[in-house]
Amino acid sequence: MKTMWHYVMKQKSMLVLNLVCAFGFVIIELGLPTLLAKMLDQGVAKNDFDYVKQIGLIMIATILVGIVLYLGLAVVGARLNTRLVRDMRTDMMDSIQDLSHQEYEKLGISSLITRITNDAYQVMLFMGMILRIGFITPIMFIFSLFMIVRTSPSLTYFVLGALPFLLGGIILIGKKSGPLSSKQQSNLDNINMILRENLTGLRVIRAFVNEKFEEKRFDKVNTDYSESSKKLFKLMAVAQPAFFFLFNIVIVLVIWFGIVQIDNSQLEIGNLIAFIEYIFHALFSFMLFSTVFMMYPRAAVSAGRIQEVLDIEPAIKDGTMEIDEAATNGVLEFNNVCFAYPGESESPVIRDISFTANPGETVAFIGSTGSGKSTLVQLIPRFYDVTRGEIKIDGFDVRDYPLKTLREKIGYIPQKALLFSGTIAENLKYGKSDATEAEMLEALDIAQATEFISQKELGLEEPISEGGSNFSGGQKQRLAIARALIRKPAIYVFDDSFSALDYKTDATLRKRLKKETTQSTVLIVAQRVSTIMHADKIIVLNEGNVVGTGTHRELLQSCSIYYDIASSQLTEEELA
Ligand SMILES: Nc1ncnc2c1ncn2[C@@H]1O[C@H](COP(=O)(O)OP(=O)(O)OP(=O)(O)O)[C@@H](O)[C@H]1O
Repeated sequence: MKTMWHYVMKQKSMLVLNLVCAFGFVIIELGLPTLLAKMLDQGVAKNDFDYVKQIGLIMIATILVGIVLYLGLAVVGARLNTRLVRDMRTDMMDSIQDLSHQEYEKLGISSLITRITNDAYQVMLFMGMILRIGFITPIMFIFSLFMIVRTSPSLTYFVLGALPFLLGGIILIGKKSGPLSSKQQSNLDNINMILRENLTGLRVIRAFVNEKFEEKRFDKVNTDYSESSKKLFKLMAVAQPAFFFLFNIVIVLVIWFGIVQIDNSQLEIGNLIAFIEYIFHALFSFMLFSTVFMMYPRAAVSAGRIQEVLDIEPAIKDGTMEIDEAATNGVLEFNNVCFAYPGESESPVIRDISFTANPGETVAFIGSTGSGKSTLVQLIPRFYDVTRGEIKIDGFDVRDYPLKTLREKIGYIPQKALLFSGTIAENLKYGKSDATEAEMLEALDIAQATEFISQKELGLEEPISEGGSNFSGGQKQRLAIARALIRKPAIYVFDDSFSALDYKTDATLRKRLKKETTQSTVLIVAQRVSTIMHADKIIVLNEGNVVGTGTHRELLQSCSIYYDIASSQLTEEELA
């Protein structure tokens, strides 16, 4: 409720307008039966047709005002509701942008997607109800009850007698629907997860002819979701017939005893008709309001899931030190760095690593798969923070840098080249928003991408599909390299970024890079010895430990692990 209230209070003027429309509508709705009773008892019964006409005109005017106010209520409510859900989604998106990888992994990407889409939608449905009927119904109920008591105190007991049953039912449904809603939303997370995996991994599924297996996996989560939904809908479905059953009993009793009172001249027929109308309004508003209550647990679960995202304190916090960017040039130091992934603290992935990389130098990392190479370079832009030790850039701990300043210094090219839907130019501008066409063409030239882009009909304006699926792996890697080159950072981090290139392109690209990066610090993670053999310093990793440091030549002599890797890839002459 705190979440919803926070967003509603941001739109105070709309809220007041909503309340005015609701209040006006109630007065009109309840005014009509009162006018009708007057028309029947004082006009029709006494054959005073002027009075009937007069009341009739007032009734028409009342209806017209009622329609305008009801329309106003619908328009204001819809505007207010869409605005508050828009704000909620924007805040969640802002919050998600600040999350560290640790939190992404904890919540799960699919769950985050469900929260920002379906959970926000559930809250929107609930708020829509509150704004449309949540305001009208309590006012309507209180006014109707007042009119009921005023019209016939003795018949009021039948209405009051029905209320405890209604109240009990609402509480029962509210209690049961909370856990069911929670289950339903987490089942929806699972559906999204399987769906996401299936859609992104379609080629693997087809290659392994695993469509049936995946269908079964999806069928299971889909059935779980429909089971939890079925239980919830059943619960809601029972509520309405039960209410109408109760409502009809009350009406029958009121008509029965009302006729007796008319017979005894204790009640007039117009008043009985108005009384029935008031009962309808009173009980119907009560029932509508109870629907709001019944929907509340579900919306509360969704709002709680949204609040959970908004409340997360990112583990990676912005540094506050003011750093003169002009005075920095990219000296990178690792001092006794240790790192363990959160939750797996017993087994560090990086163990006590120290090295220095200076501008103009290329430092390469090689080692078996899982030896910690990618983890190590991800510590530099602070995707994770070191568990022990420190990483310094130009003498300052990376944790002291404002994240923006730190990350702007680094051109990071991830292991899996990721492009965004848009055009080639838009993707390059991701590296530098004000990049000129000449800068883009130069970056593409260095990244050896000119040739394949010149073959594209639209050149820089060639569209890139979702995830870059209309480009080959090697083309994507070259575009990702160009995207980093364009910002001319102080430190380049190539995380196995040449793996999809053929040997010739790999060699030409590195030659061009060498010329381009004379003032920058270059870190290269690679599996291929040929990619890194000309590096100024090669660091060999094994199970998170440095087992060798030196040039290619030095390591062939001094590091057996490096020799084994090199001898499995190079010819005898190359090794000699
Ligand atoms: N997000 C993560 N959470 C927990 N453990 C992880 C995570 N990412 C990697 N690891 C573990 O950390 C270790 C090092 O992984 P890393 O990706 O750094 O290795 P790598 O040397 O780059 O491997 P490769 O050459 O295959 O890319 C592995 O044992 C891996 O299982």
